Amino acid sequence: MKIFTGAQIRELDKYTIEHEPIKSIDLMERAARALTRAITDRWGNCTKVVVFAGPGNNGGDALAVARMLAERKYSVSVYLFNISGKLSDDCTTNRQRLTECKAVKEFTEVINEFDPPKLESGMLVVDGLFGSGLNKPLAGGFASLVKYINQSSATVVSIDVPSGLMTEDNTYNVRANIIKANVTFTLQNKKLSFFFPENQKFIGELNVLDIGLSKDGMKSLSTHYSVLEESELYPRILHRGDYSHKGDMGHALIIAGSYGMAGAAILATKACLRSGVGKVTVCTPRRNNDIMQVSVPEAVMCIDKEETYFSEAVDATDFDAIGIGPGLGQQESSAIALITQIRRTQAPIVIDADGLNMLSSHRAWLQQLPHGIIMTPHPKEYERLAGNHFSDSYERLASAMDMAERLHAFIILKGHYSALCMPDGNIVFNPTGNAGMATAGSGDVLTGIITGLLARGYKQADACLLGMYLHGLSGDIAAQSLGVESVVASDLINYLPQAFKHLYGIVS
Ligand SMILES: NC(=O)C1=CN([C@@H]2O[C@H](COP(=O)(O)OP(=O)(O)OC[C@H]3O[C@@H](n4cnc5c(N)ncnc54)[C@H](OP(=O)(O)O)[C@@H]3O)[C@@H](O)[C@H]2O)[C@@H](O)CC1
Ligand SMILES: Nc1ncnc2c1ncn2[C@@H]1O[C@H](COP(=O)(O)OP(=O)(O)O)[C@@H](O)[C@H]1O
Ligand SMILES: [K+]
Repeated sequence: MKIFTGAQIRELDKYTIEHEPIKSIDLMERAARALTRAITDRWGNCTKVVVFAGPGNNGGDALAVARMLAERKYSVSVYLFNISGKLSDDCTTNRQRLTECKAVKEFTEVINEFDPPKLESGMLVVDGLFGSGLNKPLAGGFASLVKYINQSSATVVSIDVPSGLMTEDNTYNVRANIIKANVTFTLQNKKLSFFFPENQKFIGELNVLDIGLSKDGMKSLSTHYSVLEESELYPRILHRGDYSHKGDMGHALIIAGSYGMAGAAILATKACLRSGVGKVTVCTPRRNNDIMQVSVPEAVMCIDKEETYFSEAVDATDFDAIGIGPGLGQQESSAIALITQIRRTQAPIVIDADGLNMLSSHRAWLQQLPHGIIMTPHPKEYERLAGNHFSDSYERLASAMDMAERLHAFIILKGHYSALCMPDGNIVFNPTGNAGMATAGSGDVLTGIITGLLARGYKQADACLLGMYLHGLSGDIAAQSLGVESVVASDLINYLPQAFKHLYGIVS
């Protein structure tokens, strides 16, 4: 599913109006009907409703919703903010329609002075001040109104976007001046800023309403941002032939686990083995040998000469993919071994955790990474890698997108919506996964899965997309069965077969 920018939403709006064809005001009426239905489905007509409408089309939507609610016997008070004396055409038409509607009892057009109504618990505030056309942070009277609404105990429903929130970049926004909605009914598509954790407190519960914007228009608009859809994975899936031999299914190398962190190596190796690969070799310090042999009997051991840490690059000629980093520690000799390993390896590589931390301490090495390298940082690891602190997720994502392009790398910025930044500048958000996965070792499992898929024969982009999706899906199945509080990283491996079965079952 594509994610459109504010400018593209306007383009799409225009395209729909020209090609459906439909009049702009009728498109607004359609949006308002969808919004009204969503509201009336949840709140009965004994709920007192206060509607705040802005001067643009978001305000136009709000006025139309107010009229429709009043016609359905809701008690509605409407405030239209026309401070600059300039309303959009469709907002003007809806003001006219509202004033002609006998069911509307209270309508105030605010031109300068504004005496705010009492907002109480049990009331419903419809926030239609600003939507996708907001072009600067809210200030002055609008900022005061937002604060007034936010401190009230009324329930707040935002139309399209919580007023004050930009659809993309909120780096320089004033967060105190953004509506904190209980529910946001967004029109047609999720906006980019909805994918960032720090914005969730503004959005509340998110619902997407289909308002019938042109499907052709959406198809023809190219975007950098999208949300992965399961169906996009189907054509990418490789099938295991009946006559497959383990030699055809790939040989993966996992380099992980300093002494005391053998668990990271175990998780990554087990996850790798469960991802369809023919054989897995694991390189780990001498003292981890016994625990590895007992925990993962299927793996072949390649023991480092050091007792407690990774010190020597492995001859990588026979491997189809390498995953390096989980629990590796950050000894200086491990860092030298890491870069030596990377220089010596022809096969695709996944770098995670301490592998990334060691690169962060030797940032000049980033330039030496081979094209197509996969890195899987969580936000803190990414900040170390970039050598920069970012004030919000948008800034961080923009930096990761830039780094992916510069280094020709695949960077998975992990989080609730992990974002795959591709070398071609595209960004794909993963929709699977849940808060149950916020538990130590979850990332090690992802490294194992992606390494396994690469060795199994998937190209980098496919391995990343499929890997993120399966990892999250396994987490979702685990959470369904165990509850989010009790999921641990091993569960992500235990439920991985069900995630594979789900996806491969649909395709075969
Ligand atoms: N395709 C769709 O999805 C459809 C979308 N529809 C709806 O349209 C909405 C988008 O409408 P929109 O483009 O008119 O923009 P909107 O958010 O109302 O704001 C623009 C107004 O705000 C003003 N303004 C901006 N920033 C400001 C600030 N900080 N402080 C003060 N003023 C500020 C700006 O003034 P300007 O600065 O340009 O002079 C202008 O007057 C969208 O969210 C959805 O609800 C549906 O009706 C149908 C289909
Ligand atoms: N709240 C969440 N919702 C969805 N996925 C999550 C959530 N928290 C963590 N995850 C996933 O779990 C993994 C955690 O990785 P990471 O932070 O590297 O953990 P660790 O270092 O403990 O292995 C990532 O793939 C991330 O996307
Ligand atoms: K709004």
